[in-house]
Amino acid sequence: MSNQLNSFDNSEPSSMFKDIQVLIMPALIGKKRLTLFESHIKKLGGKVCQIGDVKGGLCEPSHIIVEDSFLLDKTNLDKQMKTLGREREFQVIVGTRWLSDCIKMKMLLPFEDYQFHPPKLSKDGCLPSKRAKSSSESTTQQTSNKPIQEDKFACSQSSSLPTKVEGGNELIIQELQKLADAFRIKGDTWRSHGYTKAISAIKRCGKVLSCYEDAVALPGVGDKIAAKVWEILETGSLMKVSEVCNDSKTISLQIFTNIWGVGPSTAENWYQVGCRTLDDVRDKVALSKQQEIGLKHYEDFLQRIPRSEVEEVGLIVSDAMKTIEPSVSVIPVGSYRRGKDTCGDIDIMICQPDHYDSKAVLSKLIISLKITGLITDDLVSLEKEGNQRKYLGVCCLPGEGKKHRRLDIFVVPKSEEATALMHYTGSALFNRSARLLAAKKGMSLSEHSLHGGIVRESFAGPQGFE
Ligand SMILES: Nc1ccn([C@H]2C[C@H](O)[C@@H](COP(=O)(O)OP(=O)(O)OP(=O)(O)O)O2)c(=O)n1
Ligand SMILES: [Mn+2]
Repeated sequence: MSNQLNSFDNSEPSSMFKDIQVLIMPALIGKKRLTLFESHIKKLGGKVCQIGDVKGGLCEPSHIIVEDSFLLDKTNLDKQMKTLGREREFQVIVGTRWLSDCIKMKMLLPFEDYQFHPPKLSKDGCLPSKRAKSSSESTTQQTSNKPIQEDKFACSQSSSLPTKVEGGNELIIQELQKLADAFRIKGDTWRSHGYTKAISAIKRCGKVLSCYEDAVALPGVGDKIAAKVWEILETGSLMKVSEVCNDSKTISLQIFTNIWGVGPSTAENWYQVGCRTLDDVRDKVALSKQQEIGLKHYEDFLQRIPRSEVEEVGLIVSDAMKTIEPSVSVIPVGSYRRGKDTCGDIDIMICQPDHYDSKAVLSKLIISLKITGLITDDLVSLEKEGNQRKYLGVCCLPGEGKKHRRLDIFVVPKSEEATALMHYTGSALFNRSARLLAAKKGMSLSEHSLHGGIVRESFAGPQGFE
């Protein structure tokens, strides 16, 4: 039997455990981990035996799984087996790592490397502290060799700050992000927000998560999300992702919400009237002007924008501004100013003396950029919608094969420059934290100003200050 089980069978991952009956010894494994292991085994065609059934002879496991640490200590391992209350007649006792690796690599692995092995002492006589990292686990750090560009924007260099502080947690973040996105497009903002909060806590925690306990210790990461982190660590993926993201309805909603100007409720309505694809949308529904533009540039808007392109657009806007009003500054903000290598859109802040008419400056700029051909479409109409400080549109650099990009321009009076710069640089999450911090200190922060002396009712007391 053991030979048969020792063979590789990666032809059909969904049934790779089909000849396997597994008993998991619960000691040190924990309830959540146990449940997750069991559901993975079943999903891959295996059978899970319960201790009671094994003791009563109703079930004959082919594999007994013990927590890895039992493999280092023969006495403890034997004690574990004795709890089964009968002579050992099982062929294979393996550590949890075997199960995790099989699930992760989607193949039935030989188990010799995962069986009892007395610990090897290192030269100094100590026990090895942790399982050595496999080559696939080691993270490769890439160093960027961007040439230094001078005379451009203050932040034209991609930041040397650790933008990849999450290093090592990427897979966790990527899987949780899939859930956050799926819940958002389904209109379940509450769940989506929960995952987003957990992701930001993981990004900020400054350590590589290696177990359930690491995750649950983070603020914003509860029991359920910590169990998911654990599942990702153990199996390399999350079963819930395929459940939540891969059904045909979610796929349609995803396609629709990728159209600029379409939110979860419009997407749901379109789905309800029978739309499934972009062609259905073109044929069956009346689109707003914004949605038409969104649909026209559907593919382009999904592409990330290299920061060099943001810079080029920034220079064109800056040149145009110089001819209109040289005292007005042009600053590319958003993810570009945070040093990201690629951006979702192009955000530009223009800052002018307080007494200038913001609408006049903005419309002159937009007209000029339309004449030069940079701006191709408006997503707001400055005349009709009347927001005099914010322009949303589409731009495209001259040249063969250039993509259409989303362009936002914000006009800010000089007196608000500091707080506006902070706000439009973001991130959105940073802004929320900063506002919260201000509130805790009895202040109020917005894109327009920072005020002290805010006495909230709940904080009010004799110490309230003005
Ligand atoms: N809900 C939001 C959205 C935006 N912003 C602020 C912070 C952002 O950094 C800035 C620009 O918004 P974007 O949506 O363009 O976000 P980013 O530029 O940060 O990221 P992306 O690369 O996706 O455009 O506006 C915010 O405070 N709250
Ligand atoms: Mn942006």
